[in-house]
Amino acid sequence: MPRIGIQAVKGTITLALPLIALAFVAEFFLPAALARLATLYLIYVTAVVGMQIYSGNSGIISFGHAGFMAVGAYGASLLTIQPAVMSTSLPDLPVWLAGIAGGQPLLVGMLGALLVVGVVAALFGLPLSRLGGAAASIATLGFLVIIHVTLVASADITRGTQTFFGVPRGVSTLTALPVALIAVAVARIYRDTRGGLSLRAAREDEIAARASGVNVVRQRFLAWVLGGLVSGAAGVLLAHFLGAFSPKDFHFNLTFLLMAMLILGGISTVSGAVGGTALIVVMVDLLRRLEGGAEVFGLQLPQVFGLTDIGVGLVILAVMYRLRDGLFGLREVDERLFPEPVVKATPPAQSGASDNVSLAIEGVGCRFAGLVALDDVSFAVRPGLVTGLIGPNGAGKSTLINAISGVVPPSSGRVLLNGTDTALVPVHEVPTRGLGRTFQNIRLFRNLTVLENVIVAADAVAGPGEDSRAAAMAALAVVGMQDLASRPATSLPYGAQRRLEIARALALRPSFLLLDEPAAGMNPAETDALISVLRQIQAAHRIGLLVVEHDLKLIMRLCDRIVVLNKGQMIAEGTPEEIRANPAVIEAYIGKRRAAA
Ligand SMILES: Nc1ncnc2c1ncn2[C@@H]1O[C@H](COP(=O)(O)OP(=O)(O)OP(=O)(O)O)[C@@H](O)[C@H]1O
Repeated sequence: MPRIGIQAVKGTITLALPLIALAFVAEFFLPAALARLATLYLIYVTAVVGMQIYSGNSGIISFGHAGFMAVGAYGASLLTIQPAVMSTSLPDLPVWLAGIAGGQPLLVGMLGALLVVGVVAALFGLPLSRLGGAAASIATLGFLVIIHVTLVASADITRGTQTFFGVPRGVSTLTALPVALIAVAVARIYRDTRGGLSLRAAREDEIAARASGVNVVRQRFLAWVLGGLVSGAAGVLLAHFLGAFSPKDFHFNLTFLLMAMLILGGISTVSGAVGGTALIVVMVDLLRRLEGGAEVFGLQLPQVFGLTDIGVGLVILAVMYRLRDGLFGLREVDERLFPEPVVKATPPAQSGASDNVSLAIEGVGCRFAGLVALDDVSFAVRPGLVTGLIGPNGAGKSTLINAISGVVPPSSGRVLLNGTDTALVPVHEVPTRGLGRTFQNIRLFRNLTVLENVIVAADAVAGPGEDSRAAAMAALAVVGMQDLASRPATSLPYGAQRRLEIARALALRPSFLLLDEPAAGMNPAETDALISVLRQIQAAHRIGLLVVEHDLKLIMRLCDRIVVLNKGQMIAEGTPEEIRANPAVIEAYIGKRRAAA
């Protein structure tokens, strides 16, 4: 069951009310031309919202959603085409298809088409979801081209480049409305589900999302299929609104229009999709009139070829110049109007690891194109104790943290987490098996709130019916950040950002926590606060900590044991006193510092 939060319900209602009002006014009070424009708007809302589900949450710009509309349009039209014209328009229809084609009601056409859209989306989504960023965007362009070429080449079924006609024109404002409302509800609810939130986290930082237990590939796949189905439904509506169409109606021009609608409103929100679509539909209608040579205040304007496209392009340029996140920004309208109250939680008195857990590093080596970053490193991180990992710059500390957490698989040796070799489990499963981490260069989900940052991790380990929000608030309470819960992560001061990373890792309920330079960039007061937080975590949660730090005073104050690396090799392991007195350490590390001082 997806999580349907109060906020998502508020958001759906906030967006649905204006659509319902528009549809009824258009149907009963507006002239036919404007009612048609309102219908077209509702169809485009459905299409753009489908695109937003994938692009808005994953951050991957899609050129492919017009392709889903095409599949929906042709798939449904084959089922609903008027039997009287079928033999004329599709004389070469294969026998197996002729048996089921034609004469079906719109609803049957819609369901049949969505089945085909779902299969197509799943087949293409399998490889696509393994890609991110620009590579994924280019792949969606490939998807559009493949769909277009397939439609043109399948002339027996689609009439190729010729117009497909004879489709019953049964879509009015009141037919398009329920589909648009379902689309908006699906998109707004999806945004706040575990899947939607974790995909938004991966949009912000894929590595941190995986380290927080997010299966990025799976979430991208689900959003692609869900968004495809919604845009496919818009294609069904458009086909039955127009009555006749050809493959070029679902190609680059439509793609450009859909992208303009989404980008103008703001790709990150469903509100942006709904609002941006309204603006572009109105603008395109006005510009088309002007393009054809309209009369304004008695003055006959000349025809201007391409005015519509140029106008839309210029408006997008102007909005992007001033507002990079679009007119509606990064938060939904409902999140601004009716923010969910933050309910404080008490940190759990006793939780986390038991003593029956283990983290063993056995002969781990890492090579980067000939450079030996780590060589045969072996030690154990003990539950409930703080182990320090020190060494001069370039000693291999961060590489070791990456190897332990599965981000960089070891070239040799193995890391055993509770007896399981971490190299044999997917990277996103290592955190859910009890290993949290922070990063040397802070990796937060910058455009999510503080609370959302932590919920992503809490979701990854939450059982059915468990309240991730309360768990996340409890983790924030441990680091003293409950009051900042609704702030965007990016607005936090540096020390708070580091503490937030720790809270996010804690929300995984880890047995072991790897902290990569947690005090870097902190002032002395922030460092003291950090030490007391780490002590509290150690005492109350019995988590085994592995702390990489250059601040030797902090290491000596905090750690029960210390491991020293130098040039990729482990040169010492022992208590702080033993390390202080170790000649190899003094020579390789502490001695150098003293000499420098
Ligand atoms: N992805 C990579 N590709 C190539 N070389 C790398 C890579 N990551 C690390 N190295 C190299 O491996 C060595 C160890 O780097 P690492 O960052 O682990 O050291 P460190 O002890 O954490 O250093 P610092 O204290 O400066 O952060 C360095 O020589 C570094 O340049």
